[in-house]
Amino acid sequence: MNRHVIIVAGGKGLRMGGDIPKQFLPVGGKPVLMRTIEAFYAFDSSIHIILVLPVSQRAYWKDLCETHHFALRHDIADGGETRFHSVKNGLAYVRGEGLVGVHDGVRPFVSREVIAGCYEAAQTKQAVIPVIDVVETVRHLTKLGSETVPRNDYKLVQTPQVFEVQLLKEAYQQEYTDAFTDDASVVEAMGREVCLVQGNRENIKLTTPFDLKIAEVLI
Ligand SMILES: Nc1ccn([C@@H]2O[C@H](COP(=O)(O)OP(=O)(O)OP(=O)(O)O)[C@@H](O)[C@H]2O)c(=O)n1
Ligand SMILES: C[C@](O)(CO)[C@H](O)COP(=O)(O)O
Repeated sequence: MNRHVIIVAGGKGLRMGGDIPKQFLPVGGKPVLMRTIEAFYAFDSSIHIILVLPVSQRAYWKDLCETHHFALRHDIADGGETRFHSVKNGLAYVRGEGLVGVHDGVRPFVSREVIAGCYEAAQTKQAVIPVIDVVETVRHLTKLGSETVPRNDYKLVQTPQVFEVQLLKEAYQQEYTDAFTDDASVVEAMGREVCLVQGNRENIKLTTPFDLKIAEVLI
């Protein structure tokens, strides 16, 4: 079965701040994005990798690849206005049948087991996402104040989110709404069920400067 992965790195990184876009920041001396791509290559060296980047960052990425002698083959698609639009641009590079994963470029610590588990489950379930338990108490904000909710009713969602190709393409034909915070929410909006598999706790999304400190410890 053909395997594809769309690695989205088309965002602005506003919560991270700084001059260098977060996907290019070094972790253990190597740009985050290279580590993320290597994780998928280590899982399957024949996987079709599609990297989504803002057009304005293409030249910078090319320079980085030369500097770091990074030669893993990948297509490059243009970043869009939101993550939804970036994924949609990446999907245009996916042809034929098979499985397509969507992964945040800023999640370099996804484990090989989690990648394999998602692609394997998607062979029968068509739509699979990795999740982890909530380890803190959760409160719901109400009009009057706030209330504790049963945390076992909730999960934290990670990527890669893996789908049967035609299913994801059909889902991404829908009109964008801001409720689409990940790919599962887009597929669910068509009335399709999503299967949950175990994620890995280290698979953090590098979002704020604090996450970079954690990344340097995890590497
Ligand atoms: N228009 C966008 C927005 C986000 N992403 C990607 O989606 C992933 C998760 O998004 P997030 O962590 O929110 O990244 P940013 O949007 O860059 O961050 P911020 O919201 O702080 O600006 C990132 O790899 C990001 O590059 C994307 O490809 N295209
Ligand atoms: C896709 C995602 O990483 C799953 O947790 C998350 O929804 C992305 O959210 P962001 O606000 O675009 O970072």
